[in-house]
Amino acid sequence: MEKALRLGLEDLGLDLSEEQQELLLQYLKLLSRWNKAYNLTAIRDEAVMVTKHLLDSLAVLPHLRGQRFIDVGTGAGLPGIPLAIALPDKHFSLLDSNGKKTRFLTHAANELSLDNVEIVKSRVADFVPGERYDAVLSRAFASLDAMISGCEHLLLPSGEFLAMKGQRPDDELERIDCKSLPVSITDLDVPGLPEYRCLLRIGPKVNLDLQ
Ligand SMILES: C[S@@+](CC[C@H](N)C(=O)[O-])C[C@H]1O[C@@H](n2cnc3c(N)ncnc32)[C@H](O)[C@@H]1O
Repeated sequence: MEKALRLGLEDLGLDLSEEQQELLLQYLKLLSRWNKAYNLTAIRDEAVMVTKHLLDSLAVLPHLRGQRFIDVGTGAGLPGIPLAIALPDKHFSLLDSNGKKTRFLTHAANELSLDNVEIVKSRVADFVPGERYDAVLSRAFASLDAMISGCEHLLLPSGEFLAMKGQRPDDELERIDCKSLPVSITDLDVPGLPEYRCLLRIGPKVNLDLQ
């Protein structure tokens, strides 16, 4: 697993310290252990988790702008935990409504001493942040229009949505007002993963009155 992670990080062009790589693997160990009782992820093989959880999450890293991020519907902490380990100077709030998942996340953040992580147990619509975010991140959370309408209140005016998708969501894009919300799609290459991945960047909102 150490080697697969190291080679994958090299392929992604990410230079993480030995300590960060160790933390990523410790996170997978915790996830595997808790998964037996809590059913947190359908993937049970740790080697597969390196690709489908760690490298898949970290493929987004070069596309982050800003300091404060919220991962909505984070589940077992994906993509939030790997990104928080890789970017210790940036803040990550990890939000999920499922208590089993947030209990695991609280434990993992304590065990790994992740000072830049806040765990939020809430439905997204009910969460009122003390400070808004530069970006809302999501993987396997909701359709694009549902994510935008449900999470708008979390973003700064300059903020944006970054949605990870396993296929180009052409039908979902048709339901978005692309005039006031610029959209770009970037194909992602996840080392060792033959499946298609892309990242949708949506926003920041264009003020049409000023044009
Ligand atoms: C399919 S899982 C994806 C988990 C993780 N992002 C991943 O890619 O492995 C979706 C998660 O969103 C959470 N969720 C769904 N609707 C939500 C809502 N309205 N507010 C907060 N969490 C929600 C669920 O509890 C679940 O953990």
